[in-house]
Amino acid sequence: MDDPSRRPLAAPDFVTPLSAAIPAAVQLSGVSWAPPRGPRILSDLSFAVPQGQIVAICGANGAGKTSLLRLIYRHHAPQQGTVRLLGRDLWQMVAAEAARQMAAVLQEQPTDFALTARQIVALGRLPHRRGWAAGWAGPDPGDAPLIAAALERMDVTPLADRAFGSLSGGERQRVAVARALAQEPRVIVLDEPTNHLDIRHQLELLALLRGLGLTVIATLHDLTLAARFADRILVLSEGRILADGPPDRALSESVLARAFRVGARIDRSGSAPRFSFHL
Ligand SMILES: Nc1ncnc2c1ncn2[C@@H]1O[C@H](COP(=O)(O)OP(=O)(O)OP(=O)(O)O)[C@@H](O)[C@H]1O
Repeated sequence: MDDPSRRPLAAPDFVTPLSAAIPAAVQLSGVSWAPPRGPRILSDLSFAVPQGQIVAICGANGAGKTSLLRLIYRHHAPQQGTVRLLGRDLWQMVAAEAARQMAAVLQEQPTDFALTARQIVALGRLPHRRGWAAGWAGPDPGDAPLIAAALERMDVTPLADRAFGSLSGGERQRVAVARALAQEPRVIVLDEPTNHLDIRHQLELLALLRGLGLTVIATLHDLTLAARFADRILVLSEGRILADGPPDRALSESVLARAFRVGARIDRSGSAPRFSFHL
């Protein structure tokens, strides 16, 4: 039954109408998900992300942000509904095909700590290689310029020959983004990409992501960064969409109060909103 308290506070009516000729980068229709034998975590999510849009997913701990990303990058299959990538059902695509279109930068980073940063970035080329599932024979020499460019773009060229496991958390994060860039995706999803980064690298990463011309979907805890960086913000609460809209609408005091169960004040007198919270 329709529960008015569950309706999104900000309707996504600002979204550019999707043309039938240009499929959404990512489209969820009636998607629900629960872990095996567990309670439902995500309920009846429907939204479409037009190509080139920058979307931040915000919400309290446990709201379902990472679970939603896992559905988008084909880690979890929905129990109900469909997830489409560039117009095609994600689960009708083979994994390599999906990986040629979409890269993910996750909180759990590559565990092969013995590989060098350059080798980690080279893994981004794997979906583009023939017979990738059969095993990886090593980087293709033809990919070297692309890998070098990705390292350079993330400011990690001096670290290229260091073991990944010897890098700091922020350096590893930048290498993980370089790997995603080397993948040459059309859609990039990132789980808390600014974790571990200092302020300069946070701002640089978000500016870089904006400048790629790709569709970007990222979870972000920092609401100020989300408001500055995203075209659109989805606020999740208990596995449902509480608000969906441009930052100044989706991040309203009433939405934040409901999503985070705190009192919220927003000062919009400056160039960027300033958020303050109280219990
Ligand atoms: N595989 C799983 N098995 C059981 N419970 C799970 C599983 N995956 C997620 N959950 C639960 O689903 C809920 C949402 O988790 P999720 O990681 O998506 O939240 P989140 O919004 O990303 O939280 P955070 O801000 O803390 O990272 C949590 O209560 C989590 O414990």
